[in-house]
Amino acid sequence: MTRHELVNTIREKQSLLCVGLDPDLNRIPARYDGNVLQFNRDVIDATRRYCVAYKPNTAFYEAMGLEGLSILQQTITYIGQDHFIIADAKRGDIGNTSRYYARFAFETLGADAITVAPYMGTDSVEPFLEYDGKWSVLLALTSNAGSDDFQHTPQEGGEPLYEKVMRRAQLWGSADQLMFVCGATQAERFADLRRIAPDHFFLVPGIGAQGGDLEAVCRYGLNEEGGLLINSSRGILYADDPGQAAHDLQRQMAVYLNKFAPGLSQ
Ligand SMILES: O=c1ccn([C@@H]2O[C@H](COP(=O)(O)O)[C@@H](O)[C@H]2O)c(=O)[nH]1
Repeated sequence: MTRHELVNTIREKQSLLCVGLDPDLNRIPARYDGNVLQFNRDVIDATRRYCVAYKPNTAFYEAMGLEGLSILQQTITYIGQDHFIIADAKRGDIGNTSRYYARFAFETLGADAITVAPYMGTDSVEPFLEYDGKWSVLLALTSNAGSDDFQHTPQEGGEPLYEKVMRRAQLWGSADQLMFVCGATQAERFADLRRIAPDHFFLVPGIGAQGGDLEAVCRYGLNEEGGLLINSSRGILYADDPGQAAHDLQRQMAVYLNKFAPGLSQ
């Protein structure tokens, strides 16, 4: 999906919502009797009108072995072309290996985007960027507590490491192929993040179960094209009514779009 199509979808649906498909066998309702594919299909059916993206985290499927990979592939096929699909795999290795990670995400799975850990540098990210019309979502400032361990470390000139990553990466690829992961739990930094990368989309995990601040993320993170894909996984998947949970989030997002990015309102 191109940036133009993504922005149009955001405008039409008045939504920035990305539904995280992280199926946990210990939490899937008993009535599914462990049928993860059916669970995913029901969640997708219930949420597709409210969201613009889906983000299966590959860890949950890899842990199920060969069957899990098949479920992942069938889930992506079931979602179809109308939603932006992010394979959350956090890959990145020497170039020769990254090429195969890219092939898996973009050719085997048919995802629009893959999350990439940028810390091995330029040559580890380049193979992902060689795919026309596909996206690399680089970890910048993550939502977890451990993000304090390295990501804020001052570099020469005083800029934190996450800022260096975001600035350097903008030399590697355009805002039509690169996004950044910026955690919703870091909402107080969003004005700064937006200043560092005014045009790029941010994938924002951390609302719902991790307690991130949706309003602050929208207030400081929205740009003229939206520029945010805001993920909720457990908060939707394991709600009594996933469709209702997705709809509630979409309605809040529509209010914030109207307030903070009025150019995108219908
Ligand atoms: O900084 C990051 C990067 C990725 N994630 C992933 O997003 C979802 C969040 O799940 P919730 O259940 O909504 O908390 C999950 O797949 C994480 O691995 C993140 O949380 N933070």
